[in-house]
Amino acid sequence: MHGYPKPFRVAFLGPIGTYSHQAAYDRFGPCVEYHECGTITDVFNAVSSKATHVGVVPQENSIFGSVTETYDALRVRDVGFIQGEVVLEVQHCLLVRHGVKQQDIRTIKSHEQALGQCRGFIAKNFPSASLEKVASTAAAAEAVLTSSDSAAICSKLCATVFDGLEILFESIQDQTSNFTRFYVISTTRDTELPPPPDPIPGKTRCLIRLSSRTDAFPAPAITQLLTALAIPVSRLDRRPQLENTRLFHDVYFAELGCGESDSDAWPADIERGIERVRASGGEADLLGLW
Ligand SMILES: O=C(O)C(=O)Cc1ccccc1
Repeated sequence: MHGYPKPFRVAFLGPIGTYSHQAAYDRFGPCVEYHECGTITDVFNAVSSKATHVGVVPQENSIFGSVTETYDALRVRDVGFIQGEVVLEVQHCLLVRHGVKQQDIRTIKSHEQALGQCRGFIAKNFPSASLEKVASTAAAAEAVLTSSDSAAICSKLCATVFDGLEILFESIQDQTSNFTRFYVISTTRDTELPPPPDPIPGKTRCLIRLSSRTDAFPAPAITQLLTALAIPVSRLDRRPQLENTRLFHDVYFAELGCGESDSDAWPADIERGIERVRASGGEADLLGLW
């Protein structure tokens, strides 16, 4: 842990009251120092600049899908190393300043993920409200403290964190069952983490970033890169490549998993798969193993 300030520091998308904060607390508990960030990108920056040992970022939601800002950050070289995941149940509420009534509401504020997870509720109950994306659900709760015509979609906890808010509706997401998965990222693969509350022996998941090499001609298709990898992929995401020398040249994120009994051989299997992708005209980088 050389080069890091003590004690163990954890960056999360703030302010206190976000789902990211709840996920970080579930994983790291009361004995670490928490560092609030204004955006998901700031969480990545806190980790890569070594201001914190780790960061907790939302990665996917069971209703609304991938968290674009997280995958955009993962496009960048040396962005950090995923060392774990946290799954959190998410039940959204609609909160207003004390005394604000349903008929007063003109604007609904939240993180774009939360607005997306509650589309049905908004269309049914507030068909003409404007939707305002803000950096986080708790930032939305804080913002409506001073508004007489807006509401925030956020967790019930925000009614306790921010004095002066009341809950108008509970469990407003489009499916009763709603879960968000978070990645725990550290600066390097070697950063030592406190043990999780329910440790499992070995590592059974990994994330690999894949793209065709810009000088490879003809450029191998993603299907060719996955064939070369030759390890089953459980999840695949795609974002435009930043150094875009070819039109619509994308970068892919492949998540792979193995059974607990195969976890000893797993890191070496992955390394061999990555070498095969490189030999077939692709770029491949291991972004996490947990
Ligand atoms: O804004 C938050 O509270 C976050 O942590 C991002 C998010 C938003 C909605 C569902 C899950 C995570």
